[in-house]
Amino acid sequence: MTGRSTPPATGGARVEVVGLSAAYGRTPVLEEVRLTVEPGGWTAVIGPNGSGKSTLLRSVLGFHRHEGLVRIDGVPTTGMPRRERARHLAYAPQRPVVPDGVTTGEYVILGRTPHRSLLAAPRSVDRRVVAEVMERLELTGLTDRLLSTLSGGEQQRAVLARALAQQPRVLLLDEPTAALDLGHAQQVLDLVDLLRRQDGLTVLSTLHDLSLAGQYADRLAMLSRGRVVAEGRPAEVLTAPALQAHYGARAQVVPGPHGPAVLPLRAPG
Ligand SMILES: Nc1ncnc2c1ncn2[C@@H]1O[C@H](COP(=O)(O)OP(=O)(O)OP(=O)(O)O)[C@@H](O)[C@H]1O
Repeated sequence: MTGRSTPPATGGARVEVVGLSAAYGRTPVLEEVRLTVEPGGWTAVIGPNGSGKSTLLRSVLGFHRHEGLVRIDGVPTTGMPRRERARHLAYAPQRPVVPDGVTTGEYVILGRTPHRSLLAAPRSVDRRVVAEVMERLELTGLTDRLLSTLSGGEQQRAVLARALAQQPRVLLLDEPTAALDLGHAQQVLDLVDLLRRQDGLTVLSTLHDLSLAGQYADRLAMLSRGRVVAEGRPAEVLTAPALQAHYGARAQVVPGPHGPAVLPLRAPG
């Protein structure tokens, strides 16, 4: 044990967002957002560009000033020490800062920071967790490569690996598939889904790809201009009228065995 005051909690945590409002300067970006993710649940926040999805995730993390409450298993995160928060929540940002001169292995092991003393060398458990996560994300062969030399999709998998190495109770993913080809997108989402089922990990993600959102998340929250305009099971939220109203999109929603997929339709004529 490494200077930890409480043993790590296991399994996913309940995340509650209550009346969350946020702004950039005087411009409101989120208004009275309310949502709950049950332990082991996966809620994908969807919505058109600029609707506030990333700001919502960053507010839940405490990276962006906001009004309202975020509770993890009933405990408000306001005033929670950063290190304790990091033992509950891990975050994979949409646009990660890629440090110069750092190898992929060194980067991923940073995910273990909340679990060990600041200056101590990584322990065998840290190395084992990192090795397992890197293996599952097909990153083992890239361990000694400089992170800055990885392709966009490889970097995105390294960012996810770092978040998973944190062994969080809640995983916050901002556009985890944005730079990934179809196969790697499915691989990453399958892994997140597996961890959710095996360990009860709670997931709150943004996802632009509505077909992936509809098939992987068990709940969707649709944001439009900073407000939740629909929330529920994917088939309830992904409807052609809602896509028309909030995205200005023509689309057909196709039911599937694991949830709906969205087929964009070109303009007639
Ligand atoms: N640092 C900032 N300063 C000022 N405005 C910002 C800043 N960051 C974001 N915004 C604005 O806040 C709004 C919400 O941005 P946010 O990135 O949360 O949206 P999003 O739904 O994640 O968008 P996208 O789908 O394009 O990634 C947008 O209008 C954006 O221009």
